Amino acid sequence: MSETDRLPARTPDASGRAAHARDAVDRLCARVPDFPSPGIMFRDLTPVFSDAQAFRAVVDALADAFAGQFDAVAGVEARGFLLAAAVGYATGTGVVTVRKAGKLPRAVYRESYDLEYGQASLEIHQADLPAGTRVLLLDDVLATGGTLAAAGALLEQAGAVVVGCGVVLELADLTGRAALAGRRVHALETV
Ligand SMILES: O=P(O)(O)OC[C@H]1O[C@H](OP(=O)(O)OP(=O)(O)O)[C@H](O)[C@@H]1O
Ligand SMILES: Nc1ncnc2[nH]cnc12
Repeated sequence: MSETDRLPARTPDASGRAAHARDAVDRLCARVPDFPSPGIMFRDLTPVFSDAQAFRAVVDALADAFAGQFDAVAGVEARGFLLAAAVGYATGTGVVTVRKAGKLPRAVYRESYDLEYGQASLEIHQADLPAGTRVLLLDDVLATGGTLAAAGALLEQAGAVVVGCGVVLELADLTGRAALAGRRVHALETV
């Protein structure tokens, strides 16, 4: 098998890539009732990530949406890491990890927030970014918006300029955009 056979062809135009990404999410995202707790309909995007064409499509579409506007990509633990690493590699930009509390070894900023199914805290290293770095913030799902609001606040405490938030899937009923008022938010698909 040649290199060309193994790598899916890149759709040539941005609107085609966006449509391809949306189709991939609609086709592959799994709905898991009562996870992680009763009453929650969990949207599992791991089948999108494990499909080569779908993964390339979502990474390309996220990069397209903010093309030329960022110097670094931040990903939220855990699935945001996959997206940030891929977009950072594809666009030649650095990657910043926004981690669950207690994982980073040097001085951190910390923010606590509420989720659809509990509470959590995120941390970022205080000194990983030059002041004024334009950062694109990525995660897989926008639900209540608590996670991205906390991550955006942390990046700003660390001196970054958050140019926008990109997600693969937005759960509109949970009104996460309201928690991100004032930020540019781009979702590849909304349900
Ligand atoms: O918009 P919100 O209501 O804040 O929810 C979105 C967050 O919830 C999920 O992660 P989760 O916190 O479950 O952590 P995980 O990545 O460790 O599974 C998802 O990956 C987002 O990060
Ligand atoms: N319903 C849901 N599915 C996937 N991730 C989520 N994060 C918060 N709510 C979620």
